[in-house]
Amino acid sequence: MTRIKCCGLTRIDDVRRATQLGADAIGFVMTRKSKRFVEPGQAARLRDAVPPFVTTVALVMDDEPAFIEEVLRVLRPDMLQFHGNESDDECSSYGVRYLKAIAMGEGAPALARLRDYPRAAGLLLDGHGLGEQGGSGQRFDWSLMPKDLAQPLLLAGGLTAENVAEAIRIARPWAVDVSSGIESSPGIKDSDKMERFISAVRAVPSA
Ligand SMILES: O=C(O)c1ccccc1NCC(=O)[C@H](O)[C@H](O)COP(=O)(O)O
Repeated sequence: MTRIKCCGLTRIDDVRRATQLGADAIGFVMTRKSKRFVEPGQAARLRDAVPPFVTTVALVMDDEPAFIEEVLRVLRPDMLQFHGNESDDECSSYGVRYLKAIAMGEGAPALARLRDYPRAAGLLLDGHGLGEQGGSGQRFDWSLMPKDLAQPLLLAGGLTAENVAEAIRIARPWAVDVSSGIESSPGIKDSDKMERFISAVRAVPSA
């Protein structure tokens, strides 16, 4: 079964809908560099609508350690997700399990960076280029998804209800991560798109 992480939620009704539909993880974008940014206090209120056994993830991007500590104190997420130039040492320094996003925008050269995060609980391969932001709806060549890494891999970037089954068939990820593909505008999730996306993932037979 392919796990599903819905990212960039900003509204309580979207959190409820995504988890009712069966999302396995919910991501809150904490970095102020994003259009989907939520304040730590607001993210904590959204977190309170997440039922047990659904993972909460706080996304940061080259943010100050003091801000990340504040996020951990106020939101108490299950995991951190790093989207910038943070090293494995930095990502590991908070005592919380972490995911590292790898920008796959330039294709094969990005694969070398996958080896730089031995302590990551998982690696999120995203479609944007190095130095660009995630959540942009850009996909990458799914056939580049490595099959020989010990860590679980999350596939992200430009996934929609229409293409996610093919993406899973080609990339065979542990999980898929979606943001703009289930939105009507940045940070505003669309109930129908969420339902169609999650149904499309669930309809893919297990490998
Ligand atoms: O979502 C943002 O605005 C954002 C800003 C800065 C860094 C990362 C950001 N989002 C990360 C994600 O939500 C993932 O990259 C997402 O799974 C892929 O996004 P999309 O291509 O829109 O599905």
